[in-house]
Amino acid sequence: MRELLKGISKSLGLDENFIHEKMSVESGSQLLVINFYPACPNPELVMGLPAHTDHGLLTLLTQNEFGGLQIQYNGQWIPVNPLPNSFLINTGDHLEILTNGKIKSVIHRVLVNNKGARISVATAQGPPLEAVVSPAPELVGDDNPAAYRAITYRDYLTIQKSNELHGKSCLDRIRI
Ligand SMILES: O=C(O)CCC(=O)C(=O)O
Ligand SMILES: [Fe+2]
Repeated sequence: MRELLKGISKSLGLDENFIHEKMSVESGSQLLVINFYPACPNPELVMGLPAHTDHGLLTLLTQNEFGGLQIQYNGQWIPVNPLPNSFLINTGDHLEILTNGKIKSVIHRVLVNNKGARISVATAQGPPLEAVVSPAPELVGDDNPAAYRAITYRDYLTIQKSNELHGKSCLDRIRI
């Protein structure tokens, strides 16, 4: 995780420890989610998991062989085919907030299939619950004003839990 955040920090022209330190990742929170999607005789009638973005900085996801995960790119749904023994890394809402939209939180959804049960295991890595996340001053300027309100990670999770997913991101609730 630290190495990934180092690479992302450097790609933004910042010190390699920038995100790790700013977000106190060392004492941050980690959420483990196990998803089980039974095989479905009529997959075209059912959505396994509706379109959403993940909270937090990065999500590490591993999946079995049945596929179904799709990522939205330029308005199109792109299938993410499972690679054995690999992790997929998704960017999350708090990376978008911190980078003032330079790195977007990826919109994704999951389709079901009629061949077998899909299982995925995801860990969302975020800052401590009491951390106030706002666009980093280093990434805000006159031509790029802050695009999100400051909010604690805990309050963001509360809003997200109270929100129906339906393709809308919780990010829309704090956009300026
Ligand atoms: O099952 C998947 O591949 C995705 C799960 C997911 O998006 C999530 O748990 O947030
Ligand atoms: Fe997700």
